[in-house]
Parts: sequence; structure tokens; C-alpha cells
Amino acid sequence: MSVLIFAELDEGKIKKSSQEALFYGAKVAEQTGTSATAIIIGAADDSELASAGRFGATKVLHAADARLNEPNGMAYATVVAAAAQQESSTVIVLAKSSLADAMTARLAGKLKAGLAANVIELPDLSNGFRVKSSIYTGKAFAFNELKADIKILAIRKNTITPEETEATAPVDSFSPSLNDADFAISVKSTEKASGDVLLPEADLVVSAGRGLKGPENWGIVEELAQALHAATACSKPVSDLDWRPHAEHVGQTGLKISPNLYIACGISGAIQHLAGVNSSKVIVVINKDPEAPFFKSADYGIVGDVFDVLPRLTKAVKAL
Ligand SMILES: Cc1cc2nc3c(=O)[nH]c(=O)nc-3n(C[C@H](O)[C@H](O)[C@H](O)COP(=O)(O)OP(=O)(O)OC[C@H]3O[C@@H](n4cnc5c(N)ncnc54)[C@H](O)[C@@H]3O)c2cc1C
Repeated sequence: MSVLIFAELDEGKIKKSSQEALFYGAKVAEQTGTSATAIIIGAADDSELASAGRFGATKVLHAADARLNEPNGMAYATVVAAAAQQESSTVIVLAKSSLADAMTARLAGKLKAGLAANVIELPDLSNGFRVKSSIYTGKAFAFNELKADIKILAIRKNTITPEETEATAPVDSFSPSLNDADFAISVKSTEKASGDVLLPEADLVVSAGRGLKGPENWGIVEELAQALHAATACSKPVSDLDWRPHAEHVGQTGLKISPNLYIACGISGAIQHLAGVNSSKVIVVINKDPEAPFFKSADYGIVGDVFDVLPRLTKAVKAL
């Protein structure tokens, strides 16, 4: 018996959200008196694979078939299902991501498992197996009771803060049989957003809206983001107007993010925008209109002109 954690790679490195999943899985293993095994798919060096141990995995299965170097939800689901069967895993944990979204339902079908998505707390085992998840774009919670023998938990970013140790985990190679049907969908190319800090993974985000007046003014947003080592984001009209790339659009129809800090500059705070950002841990709003709806959702608010406030904030961050 074991808890199995799918640790997703990004350019050969375990993603930060997957480090959280590993730590979460190790905690579930502790709760259930089992061990935590990581399954890692694709090319990565030995030290990176073994580093899953730092977050609590006691063993790593590595599927290195070259066909798996391109992330593929169908084939990856087959690999994780095979690993779960080999390890007799009854709980499977993975961090929510676009790849995980393509895998979870397939995985649940293959293993006849119960699935809870957007999980935000460790399971409550006092009476069955209950997990709390976030629903309706963060406006409500659901308490899911999973009764199937095998349970799949897709955890939301920032559900748990991983603690690292010096431990490394032994790595076993894992080669399940894969057939053509597993590659019925193939990824031909991947276009990645550029920038030092990628938005879906970012802990800190500086976001701006129509209050910036035009794309020529984004320098002050980028300077603050650089000073904080944050990613940049924007409201929908800003990307619709081509002031910023669509990959930066957050909200109901864009990316849903949950960073530790979200700084909204010149964004009104329409409900469709909040739907993508209201699960951020701390929200700071900078708006010249004291009646802007965003202030109702803010932890900290600055009533002021972004063209005055942002350069001063950047200067203060640099001074720190
Ligand atoms: C079906 C649907 C889906 C949608 N999906 C999304 C979505 O995913 N994401 C999204 O963002 N929107 C979405 N929208 C649009 C949404 O309703 C809002 O229209 C949009 O979020 C407003 O963008 P904004 O705040 O940048 O612009 P505005 O509403 O124009 O607000 C600009 C803000 O900047 C402030 N401001 C102006 N000048 C300054 C200054 N110098 N200093 C400081 N503050 C200043 C103003 O006071 C104002 O509050 C959606 C709408 C619909 C109908």
C-alpha cells in the first residue's frame, strides 16, 4: 500500500506546485500509516529525481520512455495508473495544472477511482475520507466524501507549504507498456510564455488593467515585477486590446491563479476578474477611485494614481 504522487516536470525540474503535492502526499501517507511514492515522467537528471525525497517521498518511479518527453495527458494517465496498480496505491495525489486536468478524469476512469479536484486541505479521516475543495471559482467550498477504494486528489496551488529536508529518495526505473492508443493525441509544439517568472507558477504577481491607459506605460508595472521577482498579469480588456499577450489575461475567461501576493494596479475589480484571482493569499489594490469594487476584496488598498504610486513602491522595494 502506498500514496502515489505524480510530480510534474518543467524543463527537467520538479514544478513548485508538485513539490507541494509531494509534501501533501507524504502527509496523507503519515495519516494513513503508509509510504509515499513519487512517479515522475520524462527526462530529468538523477539528482532532480532523487530530490522528491526532500519533500517526503520515500521512493521514486521514473518513466523515461522518450515518447513521454512531450507532456501528453492520455499517455501520462496510463503511466500513472500502471504505477498505482504496481504499488497498490489507494490515494493518488497530483497538483492541479493543465496537464493534470487532462489526466485526472482518465486516471479515475482507468482505476475506477473517486476524484476530488481543487482540494485545499488535508483529508479528514475521522469518519470515512472527506476532503474540502474550492468550487465556483473560489466563492464556495465543497466537502467531498470519497467512498471508492482508490481516491484521486488534485490539489490547488498553495494548499500546503512544503517543508524540505536533506533526504533523497531511491529511484527505480518504471517502464509500463504503452500502445499507439496512448498517443492518439500528440503534442506537435509548445509555445511558452516568456519571462523570468511564469504566471501560473508565480508566488508574486503584479497585474494591471485599463487604468494604465496604454501599452507604452507598462514599464512601471514591469519594473515593480522585476524588483519583486514577480510575474506580470493583466485584465481581459488589456489583452483584448493587444496591450499585453493573452497568456497574461487572468479571470473567469483567462488563467485562474492563486499566488501568495497579487498586486492589482488600475483594475476595477469586476466579478469576472475576481473569479481568476480571489484565491490569492494577499491582495493589494491600487486604484485612484476609492469606490472601485476591488477594494472590497483587498487585504491592503492604496487609493492613488498608479503613475505616482508604482514608481514609489518600486523604489521602496529596491531599497529593501
Ligand atoms: C463573460 C465575461 C467574461 C469576462 N472575463 C473576464 C476575465 O477573465 N478577466 C477580466 O479581467 N475581465 C473579464 N471580463 C471583463 C470584466 O467585466 C471587466 O470589464 C474588466 O475586468 C475590466 O477591466 P479593467 O478593470 O482593466 O478596466 P476598467 O473597468 O476600465 O477599470 C479601470 C480601473 O482603473 C482605475 N484607474 C484609472 N486610471 C487610474 C490611475 N491613473 N491610477 C489608478 N487607477 C486608475 C479606474 O478607477 C478603474 O477602476 C469579462 C466580462 C464578461 C462579460
